[in-house]
Amino acid sequence: MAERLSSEARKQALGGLAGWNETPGREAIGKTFTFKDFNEAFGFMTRAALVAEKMDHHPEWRNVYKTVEVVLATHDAGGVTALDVELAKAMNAIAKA
Ligand SMILES: C[C@H](O)[C@H](O)[C@H]1CNC2=NC(N)=NC(=O)C2=N1
Repeated sequence: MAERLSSEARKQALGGLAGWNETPGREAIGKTFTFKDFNEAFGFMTRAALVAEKMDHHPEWRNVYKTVEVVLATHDAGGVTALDVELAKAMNAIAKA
């Protein structure tokens, strides 16, 4: 299983993840993506869902019109792991594509 990152390691990883922040009150990272319209937002979710399923690592997320609020944590590890960092990177790449 992936190892839970320390607070220091988490901060370091966030330095390389544009737009991602610590989630207040819990060990998780989050980002709110804003798109042009609902179609773009849902397209992002569709592509990200396929990556997540392939990784067997799934986001907590909420879509309202053209925004998608994402929170990533590894529940099995009780915090943030390399899997969350990898999925966050993939989501950033998908959002830019
Ligand atoms: C059995 C299965 O592999 C686990 O439940 C996986 C599935 N997806 C998951 N996704 C996330 N975000 N955290 C997990 O701990 C997790 N565990």
